[in-house]
Amino acid sequence: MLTAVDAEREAVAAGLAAAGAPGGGAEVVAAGVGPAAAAARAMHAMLTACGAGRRPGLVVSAGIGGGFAPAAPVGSLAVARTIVAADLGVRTGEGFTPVAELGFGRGEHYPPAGLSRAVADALGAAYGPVLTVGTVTGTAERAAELAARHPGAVAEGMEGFGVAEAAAQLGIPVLEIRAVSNAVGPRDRAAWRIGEALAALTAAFGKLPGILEVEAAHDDTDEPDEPGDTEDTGDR
Ligand SMILES: O=C(O)c1cccc(C(=O)CC[C@H]2O[C@@H](n3cnc4c(=O)[nH]cnc43)[C@H](O)[C@@H]2O)c1
Repeated sequence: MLTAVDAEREAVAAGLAAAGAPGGGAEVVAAGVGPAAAAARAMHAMLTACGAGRRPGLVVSAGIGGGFAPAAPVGSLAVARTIVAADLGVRTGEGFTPVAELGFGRGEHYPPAGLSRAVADALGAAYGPVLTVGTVTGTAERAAELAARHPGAVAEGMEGFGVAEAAAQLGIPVLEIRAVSNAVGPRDRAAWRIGEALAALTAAFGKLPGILEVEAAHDDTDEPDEPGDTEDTGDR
């Protein structure tokens, strides 16, 4: 499990402990803010675990995030159907072109569809694209642009794509879970609800081990994954 900061790491660890899984196989690491730190630290953690003979079966990027209205209000949870690098590309007077359309690499990762949907359902979370940005959205215009470019987007964070990129290099599936601390839109620090979001994160990770156990038991009957699951490293 990869978070950005210690407060998130502690919230996730508290949930796992409440579930009777105090890191029981699940390492929880605070990797730093932003996709580059997240990718570097995620790769380090995964390689270290592999070297110790504990190859992770799943990597989870988790933390607080901005929620798109009305899908993901403050205090709610969002689970990624896709993990999208929303500002990786080129911007001209004509608008934004994503990196994949430019022919350079990929701008999207696909968590296992059956698993991510089941986790969202079990957590009562909004389910849709979760955007990774290098710059937090702070205007209504930018929020509207992102929502238009990514229909159904439920949340925005700064690390998911970095974690997913590292996991894809090793062929390890990835999930992203965000607890909403603020709305994606005009900057309003007074409206932040970080404590509420951290509590939601703890509650989510209190349920996650049980959900993963049930899903593992049903693995054989899982629906086929959508094209482009993280294990499939082809460009989309
Ligand atoms: O100063 C601000 O107005 C501001 C607004 C939202 C977030 C920040 C951060 O610097 C937090 C970065 C940290 O938290 C995650 N996060 C939380 N909310 C959002 C968001 O709306 N958009 C993107 N990231 C968010 C993020 O994953 C980082 O780990 C400052």
